[in-house]
Amino acid sequence: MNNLFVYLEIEDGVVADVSQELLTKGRSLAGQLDCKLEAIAAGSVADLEKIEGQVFPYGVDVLHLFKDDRLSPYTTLPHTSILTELFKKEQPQICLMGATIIGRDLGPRVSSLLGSGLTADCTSLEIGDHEDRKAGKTYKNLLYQIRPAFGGNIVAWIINPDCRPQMATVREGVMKKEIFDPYYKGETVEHNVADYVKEEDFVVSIIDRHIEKSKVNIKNSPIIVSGGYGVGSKENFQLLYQLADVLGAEVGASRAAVDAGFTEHERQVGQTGITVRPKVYIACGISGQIQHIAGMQDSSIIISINNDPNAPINSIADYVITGEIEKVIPKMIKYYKKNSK
Ligand SMILES: Cc1cc2nc3c(=O)[nH]c(=O)nc-3n(C[C@H](O)[C@H](O)[C@H](O)COP(=O)(O)OP(=O)(O)OC[C@H]3O[C@@H](n4cnc5c(N)ncnc54)[C@H](O)[C@@H]3O)c2cc1C
Repeated sequence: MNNLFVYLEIEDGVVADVSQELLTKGRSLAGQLDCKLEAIAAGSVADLEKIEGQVFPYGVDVLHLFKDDRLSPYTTLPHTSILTELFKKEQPQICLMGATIIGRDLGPRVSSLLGSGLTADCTSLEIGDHEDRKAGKTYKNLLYQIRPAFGGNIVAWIINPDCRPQMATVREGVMKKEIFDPYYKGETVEHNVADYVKEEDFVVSIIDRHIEKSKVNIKNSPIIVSGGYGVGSKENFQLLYQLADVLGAEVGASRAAVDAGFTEHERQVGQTGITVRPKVYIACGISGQIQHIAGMQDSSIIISINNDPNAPINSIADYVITGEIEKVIPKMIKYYKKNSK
């Protein structure tokens, strides 16, 4: 009872990266709370066939299975009923899900039906106490739901002392995924879907799906050459593509560069873009506002190229090159071309 639950997103039998990341975080939080980590998998029989092998190594103690071919692909009503009915029985203290199209649809519905709170797009989750001086009460072991607020000007620590479950969504890539124990084996509980879902919940059926896969893969690239507003133009951005080409890197961007039309949105790094952790992140003409830093601060090595020696990004950079993009980047391309021969 009062355990920590993670809702799993499953596509073609594979647990989504964001769910694996949340299992990793959930395992560590459950350890701190001395409670069980439980996971919910709802989908077709085929989708859930190999689910246990993917989930238990993350240290899942209980896996709740809901098998029905009508549960894949995801539709709102049946998945909402499964979570709300299960939570009424199990009374979890915490529920985590991805801040994805599915999580953003499912989370608010479940929290509204259960009368609990939900914090969207958390960038960090911790366990801690809260002293309510007015009420003269101390709440123990709450979930600190941490996220930027007021346009990123502050980092808010949000708590939900009274209602359960404490619900939070987290975007893909924000947390690290890490196997807990490859041989870990929890318990599987297979539920009768009809006990949770009404026939009318299946009113929507998916007739056809068209999934467009992005050709840009900055999330998994070990080196990212990222351009900001300081790059100056779409034409200058070509310099970054050339540098990326010689380094075997991907090109990223700040939101200001995307808004200015220098490159496409799928390359945006940051709070409202992608979170990356490459081995090397080369920030070209990027000032380093909190919303950008939020998406790249865990890079192993950060190199900043900026004409302002006091640009905020320089304070988190391992190496700083002070100069104009138009002069520095061509020199780097020339150097790496010469040395890669
Ligand atoms: C809710 C919200 C969400 C946001 N989400 C994101 C997000 O996900 N990602 C993101 O990036 N931003 C995000 N932003 C925007 C963010 O606040 C900044 O506006 C943005 O990151 C600034 O981008 P920039 O550093 O490229 O531009 P600027 O801040 O304009 O910085 C340009 C830099 O280039 C340097 N420069 C200028 N010319 C040259 C040159 N010739 N050579 C070298 N250097 C030069 C300047 O010194 C400066 O440091 C968000 C904002 C809000 C309110």
